[in-house]
Amino acid sequence: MAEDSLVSLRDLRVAFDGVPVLRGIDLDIPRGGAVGMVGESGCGKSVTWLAALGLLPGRARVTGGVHLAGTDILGAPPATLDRVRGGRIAMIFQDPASSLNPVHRLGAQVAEAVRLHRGVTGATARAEARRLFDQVGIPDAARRLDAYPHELSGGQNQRVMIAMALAGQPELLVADEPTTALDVTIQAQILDLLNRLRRETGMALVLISHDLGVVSETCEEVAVMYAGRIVERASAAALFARPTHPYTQGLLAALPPLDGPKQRLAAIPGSVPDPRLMPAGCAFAPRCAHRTAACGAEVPRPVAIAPGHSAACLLTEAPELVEA
Ligand SMILES: Nc1ncnc2c1ncn2[C@@H]1O[C@H](COP(=O)(O)OP(=O)(O)OP(=O)(O)O)[C@@H](O)[C@H]1O
Repeated sequence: MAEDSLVSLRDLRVAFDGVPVLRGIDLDIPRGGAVGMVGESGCGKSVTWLAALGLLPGRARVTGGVHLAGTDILGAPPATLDRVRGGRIAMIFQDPASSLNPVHRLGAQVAEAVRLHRGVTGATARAEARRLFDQVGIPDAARRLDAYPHELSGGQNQRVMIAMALAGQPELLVADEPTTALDVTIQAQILDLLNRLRRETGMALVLISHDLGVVSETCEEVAVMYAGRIVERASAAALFARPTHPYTQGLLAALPPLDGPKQRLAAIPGSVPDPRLMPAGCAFAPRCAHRTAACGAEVPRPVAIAPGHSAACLLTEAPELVEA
């Protein structure tokens, strides 16, 4: 485990009904750092963190290691996992409406999260809920504490979810497509908020998104996932300067230009393989313009390209052996 790691995942694997969907994830989240996880739908981004937090259904078989500050939390008793979840690590999802209780006032829901994680009740919990509403930029917080979820917009409800996540003063916030359901202006505001909260609280952030643009604006580090594996890992800057895995190159080519006329995007042909029909060798090979015969036979291992930059592609050149 890297010395400054807050969370480290080691050979994390998940199978549903005997079908592997996560096929060996190694990832370190540094304290206070921001790591983006990107890839098309079905690559295993959500399952990675649901598994790490013990949130998958019982029929999921999870193996490997999940360490929080050096302690194995996957093998921990349920009471420990409960303390970690929502406390040291919190997770927010795409659709706040489905996570908020429609029949309870928002302030009461946030105050309940405060009570659960900090053991304070009554007026103290409500005052803390009010402070959290202010911290996440909900205007007119005193009045909004008494509102119901349907009375607020999607963006405001996502702020409430973030307030609830902050109630446990987490060291890591995992945000799973937190802006996908929101329109572009609101999306940018929520990303700004997450950045500001990172600076203010020192918490680390994992941002899950299918959008490489969203991830690279918010995170210093990016892990690109494909078919249950990390295929490229780099700083956001290095990923744009030297995208190495053909899948990353494809995701970049599909990004809309920052300015200029809208043009037809170069989408990657084909689709993510069904986990039940996973091809042998490199899972991306059937969609890859550069594939060779070896790609259909051999599973590529991550190769260091530069410090902190690795890619799992048989065609990756490794000009020199450098410590990743
Ligand atoms: N509860 C479940 N039962 C069976 N299969 C599942 C379950 N949850 C996820 N999967 C499968 O695991 C694989 C990875 O799914 P996951 O949701 O992690 O992908 P993702 O990259 O997060 O995509 P999305 O952005 O659509 O959530 C997919 O093939 C999915 O169908």
